[in-house]
Amino acid sequence: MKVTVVGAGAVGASCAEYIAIKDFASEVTLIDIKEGFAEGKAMDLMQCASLNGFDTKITGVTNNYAATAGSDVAVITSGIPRKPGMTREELIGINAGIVKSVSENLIKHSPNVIIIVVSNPMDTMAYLAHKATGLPKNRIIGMGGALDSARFKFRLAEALGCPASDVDGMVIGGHSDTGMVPLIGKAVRNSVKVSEFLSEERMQEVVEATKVGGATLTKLLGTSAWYAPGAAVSAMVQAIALDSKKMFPCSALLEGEYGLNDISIGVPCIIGKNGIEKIVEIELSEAELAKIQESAVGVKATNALLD
Ligand SMILES: NC(=O)c1ccc[n+]([C@@H]2O[C@H](COP(=O)([O-])OP(=O)(O)OC[C@H]3O[C@@H](n4cnc5c(N)ncnc54)[C@H](O)[C@@H]3O)[C@@H](O)[C@H]2O)c1
Ligand SMILES: O=C(O)C[C@H](O)C(=O)O
Repeated sequence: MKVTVVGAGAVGASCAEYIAIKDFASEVTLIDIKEGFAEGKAMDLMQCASLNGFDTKITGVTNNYAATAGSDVAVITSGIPRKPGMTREELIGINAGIVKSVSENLIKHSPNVIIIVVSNPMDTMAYLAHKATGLPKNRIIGMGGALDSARFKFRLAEALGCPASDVDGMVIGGHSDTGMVPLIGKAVRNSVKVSEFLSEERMQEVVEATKVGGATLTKLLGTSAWYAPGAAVSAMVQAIALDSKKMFPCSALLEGEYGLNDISIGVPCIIGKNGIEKIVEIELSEAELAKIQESAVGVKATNALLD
């Protein structure tokens, strides 16, 4: 499998590193507009091959899409990250133009590619990639929910005083500080609902900490996070490569699911060799359904800025 990662910055390089370490792809091409940057990152990563024991070939190019030809999967991380105090939505002015031109360039050289959109504001950028490319809806996947769910599990494990491997939980809705919907009522520790262990107040703290997970890290780091975002993308690329039919919450183009239309927003999806193989409609409580619909209003307001 050939994977292109557009943007060799913090998240792009982290994606390439995790994909290589897991050793399921034959080739990763990093591409960036900054002269020599992707070449440098690729060389540095390739010098890890003998140390970390992978055979994936990582190459880097400066803005030459011919080198991305024949990609099975392309990950779009190009664009600016937010600074402390900003929202993801504030990035739209610069990132929309970048994501549009990158998506168009990718499909010129890789007509069968599956695109994973990471650049923020991610749900709107995934929607824009659909509009710019006209690709079938299974082939454009927004990454946000996999990361948000990992952060939810981290916060749950912290509250429960247990390892993250003991807990399961999912975050749906928009990938934004206010729009995320951590499904706390469905979260479990070894199949026992977390409400059996945590007070209502503690569960609400977990929900709130999850929703501002990206903002918390941005404040600490001075820019947004990259390790968990890279790991989340690599897990999704792996599910495509291995056709594993794993379920991730992903930003998918909806046509009536959850009562929503003409929007890309986080919902549970089965990921396999065709990208989004199925959008799963889980039963939501009235409160959960109201939250995802409210979240959709926010995403649509950001989408409207594209016009
Ligand atoms: N969806 C998520 O869960 C998630 C998680 C983390 C970061 N992000 C987003 O990912 C994006 C990248 O974040 P980062 O921390 O890697 O930023 P970064 O600044 O470290 O890297 C971005 C890279 O994109 C490159 N770039 C800019 N325009 C380009 C173009 N037209 N073609 C190719 N490359 C181009 C830049 O030169 C830079 O190297 C941001 O928008 C950030 O908000 C999303
Ligand atoms: O928080 C951000 O701006 C980056 C990303 O969306 C994240 O959740 O880490």
